Amino acid sequence: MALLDVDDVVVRFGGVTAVNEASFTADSGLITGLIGPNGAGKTTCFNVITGLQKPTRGKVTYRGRNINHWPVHKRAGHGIGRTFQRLEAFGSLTVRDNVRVAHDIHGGVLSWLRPSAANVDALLDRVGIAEYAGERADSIPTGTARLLELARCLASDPKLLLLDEPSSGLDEAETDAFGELLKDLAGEGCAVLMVEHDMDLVMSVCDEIHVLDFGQIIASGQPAGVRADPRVQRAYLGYSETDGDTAVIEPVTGQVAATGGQHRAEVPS
Ligand SMILES: Nc1ncnc2c1ncn2[C@@H]1O[C@H](COP(=O)(O)OP(=O)(O)OP(=O)(O)O)[C@@H](O)[C@H]1O
Repeated sequence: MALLDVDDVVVRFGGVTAVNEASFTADSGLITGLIGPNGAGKTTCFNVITGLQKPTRGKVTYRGRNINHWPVHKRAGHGIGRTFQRLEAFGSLTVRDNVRVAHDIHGGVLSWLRPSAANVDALLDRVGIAEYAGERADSIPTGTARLLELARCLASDPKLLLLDEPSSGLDEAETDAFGELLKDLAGEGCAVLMVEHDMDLVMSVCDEIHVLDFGQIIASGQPAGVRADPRVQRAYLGYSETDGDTAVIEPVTGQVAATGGQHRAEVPS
């Protein structure tokens, strides 16, 4: 059984079906991508897994236990860590203190008995932002702030790491280093589940990819197979290579676009 099993999850917001019978897994030692056009339901899936959003239907199983009724803090305490699309650091604290707060909260009462400085500095070094340790979090570049988010998350020693668009704001070299870091984390046994629009990164680091479109999983598998899947090409481009050059294809699902204005991202290549 996989570490995380999302089973037949449905989330409705009034008349909008944000997630529609989605089933997928993420497992220890693997990097799993959750991709899809804007409004496809990716963040809502993350919210269901972390407990911020109650599913209308379906089940989330973590380490073999149904966690549907677990509150957010209990999930976090059991090793489900998450970064957000919107940066959530304490702007008036230094980069180091941001990570120290996360580290000490995770350690609970015992954290007062053991010094956190060495661990915190090691984490900053690991994600590549040690040089910013003494800077206020609201003064650092966006890409650096994303890495700070990751360091804060890693301070809680997650077994399942959910990353929401972690590479946005990173330059090419930073993205390459970030990809290597993800592989290292997975190599240490962490389960990484990543929502990401940078298809080069997704295709190069993911072991498995699930593609959401209009709330439904339309394809799952290894990167090469997903990239070649006509349903994925239609979801991203509106047409597939197998349809011929001039074909104009209707959206993959018959459902009305949930956002009323879906962005079609570049096809995975
Ligand atoms: N709290 C909410 N109330 C109503 N509708 C919502 C709510 N949260 C999300 N939605 C809608 O659900 C759908 C899925 O949104 P979601 O943010 O999960 O998509 P996404 O794939 O993460 O998009 P993006 O890539 O733009 O972040 C969208 O139509 C969105 O407008």
